[in-house]
Amino acid sequence: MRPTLSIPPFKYSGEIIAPASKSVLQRAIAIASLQPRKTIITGYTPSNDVEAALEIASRIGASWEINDRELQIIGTKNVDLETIEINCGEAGLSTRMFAPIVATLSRQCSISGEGSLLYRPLPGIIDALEQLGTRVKSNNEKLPIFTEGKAQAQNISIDGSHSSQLLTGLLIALSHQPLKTKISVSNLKSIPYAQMTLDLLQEFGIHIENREFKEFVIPPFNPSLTQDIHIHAEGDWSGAAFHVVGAAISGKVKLLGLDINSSQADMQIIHAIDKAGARWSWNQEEKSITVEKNQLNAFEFDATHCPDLFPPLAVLAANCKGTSVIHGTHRLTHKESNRALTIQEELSRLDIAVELENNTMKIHGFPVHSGSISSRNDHRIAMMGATFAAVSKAPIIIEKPSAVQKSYPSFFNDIEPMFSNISN
Ligand SMILES: O=C(O)C1=C[C@@H](OP(=O)(O)O)[C@@H](O)[C@H](O)C1
Ligand SMILES: C=C(OP(=O)(O)O)C(=O)O
Repeated sequence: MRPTLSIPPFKYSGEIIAPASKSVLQRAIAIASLQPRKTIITGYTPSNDVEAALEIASRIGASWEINDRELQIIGTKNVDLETIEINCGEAGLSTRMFAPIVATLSRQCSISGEGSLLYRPLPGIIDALEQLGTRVKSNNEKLPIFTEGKAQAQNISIDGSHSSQLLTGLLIALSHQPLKTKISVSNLKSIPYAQMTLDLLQEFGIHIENREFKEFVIPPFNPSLTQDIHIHAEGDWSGAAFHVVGAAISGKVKLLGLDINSSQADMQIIHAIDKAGARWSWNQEEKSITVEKNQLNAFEFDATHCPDLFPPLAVLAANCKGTSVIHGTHRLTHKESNRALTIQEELSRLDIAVELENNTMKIHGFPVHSGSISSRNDHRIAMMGATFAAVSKAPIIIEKPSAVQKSYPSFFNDIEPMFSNISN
């Protein structure tokens, strides 16, 4: 992809099929790799994070093949490795999820990553791995991480205030061990993501007792289950959130492939556009959601447990009458960029004022004419910039647009058919 991409003014119209959720796919790949049976995952679409998870699955010893939108994985049995090296690409989830998994499979582990992931602190991982009995070296709590000594299944306590992703990894790792264990978690954030992990483990026949997201009781693994598992990777509400907002501010769109009963945190985007006054409807027969433009007014929203919604919420807020207030900015410091600051600085290039105070972002609605946005190699910032072109008078230039490969490689292709509809 070129270093910049010019998105002409356009208006949302027609239909888009949502890509698969990378959160669902990375989890399903991790669990399937640890199961001595075949898992068939439908709805597959590629992205860099998911491909990093597949590469790690191969390192663990799982085999897999992709036919069109179907991914089949044959997992491993009794893995006992001397050493393993994994590269998590730029995926925060794969790093925090696979770290405890590989530590239970191998006496020595080397965990590395690329790009923005090298700058993201991973608080809690080292302490958790040490609690499980490994010796850990890291680059000041960042990648690369090296472990020595196989992690042993035992009860563990973690701090959940920075991220839910380590909990996801521990739930998956410990539920594939022969002993009953317990995880205690304090101050868990991104709670729906932990629920998604529990739901997926349940689909594999693993029931974890959840005591109000503070304590999780994990049964010993039952390796005698051999029946094939069928999983559907539902459409991604996180990527679709940009289209939901794009339609709410400019026109109308029908989105297919999403589940209105999803456990995905970012389905909350519907409540946000609803609060702002947009029109939307769900068609149960077709399983589609249609979102339509309306007069939009400032809204207040708490995104503490759905932090990835900040970039699309920023577009929504900038197009509402009045000042919108979004809570939960503390959750954004260690994403692919320092996202609250990135949103503030990049929106100032479009003359949109964003105030950051304590844990809150305030955005003043203001018409957008034209301008440039740098993704800073953060996929959600690239998509945020492009969505502004749905209301701009002249093109929006996206610097470093290839960031979208991380979660939604077809994002620009999906909006391109609308470019002949000039918005204003
Ligand atoms: O488990 C997941 O799939 C994710 C959890 C969230 O991270 P945190 O738990 O670190 O907030 C989210 O921001 C990330 O994009 C995906
Ligand atoms: C923060 C994100 O993902 P991860 O932490 O898995 O890299 C994201 O997709 O916005």
